[in-house]
Amino acid sequence: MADLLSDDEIEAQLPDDWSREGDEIVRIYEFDDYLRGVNFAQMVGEIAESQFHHPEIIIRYEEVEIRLTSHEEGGITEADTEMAELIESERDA
Ligand SMILES: C[C@H](O)[C@H](O)[C@H]1CNC2=NC(N)=NC(=O)C2=N1
Repeated sequence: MADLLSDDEIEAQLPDDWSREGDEIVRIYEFDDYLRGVNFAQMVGEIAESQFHHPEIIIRYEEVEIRLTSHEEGGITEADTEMAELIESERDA
């Protein structure tokens, strides 16, 4: 099991445009249309499966919310911040 990150470590490792909400890190991505958001959610799901670390993915009209936490550890770990970085890099690809 990974170690829980301290408040300072979370702040230091949080990618740009992501925020911390309690035991989760969160970002809302905006899209021009609904299906682009759906396709993005699919891509996030594939990353989650490859990492075996699964975010909450909320698909809304023209936006997708990603919420990450480490359930087994009961908080935020490097698995969460690394997953956020992977999503960011795929989004920019
Ligand atoms: C048994 C446990 O559910 C698995 O080891 C994985 C699956 N995906 C997971 N995803 C997240 N976000 N946190 C976990 O602790 C986690 N655990």
